[in-house]
Amino acid sequence: MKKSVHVVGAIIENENKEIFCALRGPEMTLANYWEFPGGKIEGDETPEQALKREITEEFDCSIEVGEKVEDTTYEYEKVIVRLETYKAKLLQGTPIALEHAEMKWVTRENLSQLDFAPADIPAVEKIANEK
Ligand SMILES: Nc1nc2c([nH]c(=O)n2[C@H]2C[C@H](O)[C@@H](COP(=O)(O)OP(=O)(O)OP(=O)(O)O)O2)c(=O)[nH]1
Repeated sequence: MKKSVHVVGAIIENENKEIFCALRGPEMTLANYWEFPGGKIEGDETPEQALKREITEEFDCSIEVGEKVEDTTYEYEKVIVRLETYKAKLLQGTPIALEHAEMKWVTRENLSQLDFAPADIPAVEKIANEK
């Protein structure tokens, strides 16, 4: 049976209404895909707790978590990923990519030009069409 993972991703927006996007490195699974930063929920964490922990670990900054955007399950070749995405805002610090190959702030209209992980596509479309 395929492994199932429950993952949370942060759709962080800045004051210019740009969205924070992160590029997975060549050594990571789903290499070279763009994603909303986050990761797996551990133990009895809430999605919000997991998101805050992951963003601190991966980008050395803190966020506040807002409304849920999407809840999508995508079956990859080796794993089934349930991805919940939440809106977020930076609280403290400037993101530094400690684990990712690249990061950037992207306008809504340019979001769909990035090669996002397949599980992210419904959230990307929703956000791109928002305003
Ligand atoms: N963080 C994040 N992960 C995503 C997104 N879309 C998507 O399919 N994923 C997948 C990639 C990974 O298989 C899993 C997230 O795990 P993780 O961020 O803890 O990554 P990891 O590299 O430590 O995990 P892994 O090597 O064990 O797969 O979900 C997304 O937007 N954000």
